[in-house]
Amino acid sequence: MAAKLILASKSASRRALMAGAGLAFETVAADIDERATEARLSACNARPPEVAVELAKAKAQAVSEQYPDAYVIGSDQVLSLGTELFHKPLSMGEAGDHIRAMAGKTHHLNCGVAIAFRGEVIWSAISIAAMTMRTISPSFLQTYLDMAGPDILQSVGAYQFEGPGVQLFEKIEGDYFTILGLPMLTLLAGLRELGVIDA
Ligand SMILES: Nc1nc2c(ncn2[C@H]2C[C@H](O)[C@@H](COP(=O)(O)OP(=O)(O)OP(=O)(O)O)O2)c(=O)[nH]1
Repeated sequence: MAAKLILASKSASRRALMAGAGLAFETVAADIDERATEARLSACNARPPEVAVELAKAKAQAVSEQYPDAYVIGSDQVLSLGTELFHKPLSMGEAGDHIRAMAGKTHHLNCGVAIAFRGEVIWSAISIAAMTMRTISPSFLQTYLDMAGPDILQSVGAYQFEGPGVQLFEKIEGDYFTILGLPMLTLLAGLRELGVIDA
């Protein structure tokens, strides 16, 4: 019988990536205080990749404690621009501010992923994408915001790369899935390694 798989996430993007891969799973949102965990880690000078992995572990572990007989996947994406961390914008105005700050520069999407079983993290990984955004004119920024719409408020970078967001970029380094929020190639390898899915 296939092992029970749970995605500890409320993210539509992560859910779509898992479903697209043909995995049978359920979703349970992880009830953790991400900002508090992030603040504690940053106070210890944790680097963005480490923050992303620790948050992914915390999400997976929290849900695994509720569902000990399932394999639980947690993931977290930390956007770093230099030493500054960005979070999902709370308004279209803030989304515009984020894009203006990132335009003409390279930011990183640090995507952590973890698997927990019986309340313990048994596997974790990090995947990082470098996103080089082109310089954006004020008129194009407004065109983009109007075109992309409020869906971008669900995305840490205020863009959906699989949608109009691609128009913001001149170069990316890293894999597409990492950008969308779940490093599928790494995760699937982990699930096979653990015997959770067929190899
Ligand atoms: N559709 C789409 N979503 C993206 C893209 N880049 C980032 N995201 C989304 C994936 C995640 O839902 C979100 C990253 O924020 P978090 O890692 O804090 O996850 P979130 O709070 O959304 O869900 P979770 O903590 O897993 O319940 O940004 C993109 O290019 N396209």
